[in-house]
Amino acid sequence: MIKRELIRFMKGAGKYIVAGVWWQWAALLCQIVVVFVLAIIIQGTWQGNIRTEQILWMIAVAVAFMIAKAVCDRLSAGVSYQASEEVKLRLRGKIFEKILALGTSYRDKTSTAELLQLSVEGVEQLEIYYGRYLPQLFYSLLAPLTLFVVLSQVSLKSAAILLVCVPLIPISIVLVQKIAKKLLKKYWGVYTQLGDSFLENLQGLTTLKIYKSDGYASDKMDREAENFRKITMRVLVMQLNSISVMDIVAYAGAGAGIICALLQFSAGNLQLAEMIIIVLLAAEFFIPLRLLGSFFHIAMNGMAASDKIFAFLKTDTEKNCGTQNIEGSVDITIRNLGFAYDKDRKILDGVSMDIHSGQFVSLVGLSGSGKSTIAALIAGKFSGYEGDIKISGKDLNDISEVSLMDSIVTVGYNSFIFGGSVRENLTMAKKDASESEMISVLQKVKLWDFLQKENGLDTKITEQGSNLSGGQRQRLALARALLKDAEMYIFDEASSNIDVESEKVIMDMIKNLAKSKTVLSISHRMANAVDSDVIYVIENGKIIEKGNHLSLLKDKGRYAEIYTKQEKMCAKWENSDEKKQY
Ligand SMILES: Nc1ncnc2c1ncn2[C@@H]1O[C@H](COP(=O)(O)OP(=O)(O)OP(=O)(O)O)[C@@H](O)[C@H]1O
Repeated sequence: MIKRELIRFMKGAGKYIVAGVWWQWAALLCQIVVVFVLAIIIQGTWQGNIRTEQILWMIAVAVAFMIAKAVCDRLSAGVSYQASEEVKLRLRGKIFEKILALGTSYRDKTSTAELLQLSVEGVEQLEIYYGRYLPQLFYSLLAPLTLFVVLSQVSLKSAAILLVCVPLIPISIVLVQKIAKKLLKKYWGVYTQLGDSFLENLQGLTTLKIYKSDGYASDKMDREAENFRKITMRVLVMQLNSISVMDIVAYAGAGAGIICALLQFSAGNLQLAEMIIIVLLAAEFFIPLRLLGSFFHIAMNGMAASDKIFAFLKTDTEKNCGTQNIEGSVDITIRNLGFAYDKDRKILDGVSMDIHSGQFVSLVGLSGSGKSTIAALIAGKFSGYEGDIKISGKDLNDISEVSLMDSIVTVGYNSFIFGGSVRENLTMAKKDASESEMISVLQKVKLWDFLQKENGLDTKITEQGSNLSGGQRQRLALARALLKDAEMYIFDEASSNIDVESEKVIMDMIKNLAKSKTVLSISHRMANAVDSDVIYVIENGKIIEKGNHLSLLKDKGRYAEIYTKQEKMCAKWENSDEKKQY
């Protein structure tokens, strides 16, 4: 009924939970006083031995305690809210810290949709666990004992019957918990799966429409939504059944205590006031546990979500947590680098490379040969590699993530452009960038002429830069990277899949940048590497050739073979009728 992991997480919220229980208990004491006062008034009126002013005085006392009870209830609700707020804040903070610690690799551990669902709704569900369920659990232990102590002074027999029936409710809760745990685990699995599909289909809606697969995706989502509806109904049925069982136990228990009191009253062993006290307080024995049962079901949902949250928080950060900084220009030395995403498939094997500042270094190879993996390892995205990666003489693992991000910028083939303005997209690379600095980088990537005709730096950019062409998007991403003024740039297919003009602008920019910075240009097009000082050719995770364009052509190896093939294909295209029409 209590999850140790969640209790350990409580820390600062503990004081609020204790306060919540205390105020609930104080409210119960007020209620007991009210019931006693009312019972005395009824008995006095029945027997005619109480004066009107005494009745009025007692009613005033009862009202005062009723107000006090309402205040206590209000305070209890207030501190419960504070308890849950504290924990929600802590939990969301931890999730956020974990995402930051995982950095860009967080998507390898969990999907964006699942993370969103857990940190928003999953954490929200825990509000009931901390704010309601936990205080109610402790109060449910305290309330029947308090009532037993009070009612045993009135009728030991009735109080004992009531107390004996009370444990039946927690027993039913524990029995239900076994079924509920399995069911809720499944529920969260189905729920997050639905979230994943929804987000993926939404993001890929255009592609789905182009391939006329939106109907298929919609049917698949319908099936998943139907599964979710079914599992939700099963959860609700389970909760309703369990609440019905608890109601039966609560009413039967209270009824047994009341019948016992009535029998004692009719036998003359109890006075009218004593019988009324038992009748009015019998239900109070069960109400706290009955309420606990209701909270329990919602809390169970939170507990199931917490399993996923804690599993995420426990994932290996697998990243360097070094503290050293990269100072000055960046020189990369890679020796015998080996890496595998999955144990049984080696992606990189014995890779050695040198990338020096002021040199234009290219890494070329066919698709899937391991180029992007090398780039990701240099940028500190993954750890768990074999061999050495040294940055300006320092081991990559000893360098802090902040310093790494400051010094190395990766520009991929579809860099993310944010909705907003050109200015907003640029200032995220350099907060205090002046207008002239921004215009200068936009001129370098030949985007300024176009933007000037629009609204300059305030040109509106729609979500993911969808109102720009592929080439313009890539050039804006390049301008943003240039503004960052990092020491090393990795261009991973940065000029792929875009118009010839943009490709030329980007390649010229890269070559120019290589004169003053450390540049690694990754491409599967050998033509992009022709002007490089050093070209590394990778195949199946191994560097098979190294040299410059001319030396590699002379060697007549793999580079020469692929280069010649690609050139022939280009020439064929240049002379083709389609090109002429185009
Ligand atoms: N996150 C990942 N998890 C598992 N395997 C991966 C992951 N990323 C890449 N791989 C695998 O690693 C191999 C090398 O991929 P990588 O992206 O490094 O190749 P590449 O040379 O950059 O290819 P391309 O030119 O097509 O981008 C591929 O076989 C790929 O399937």
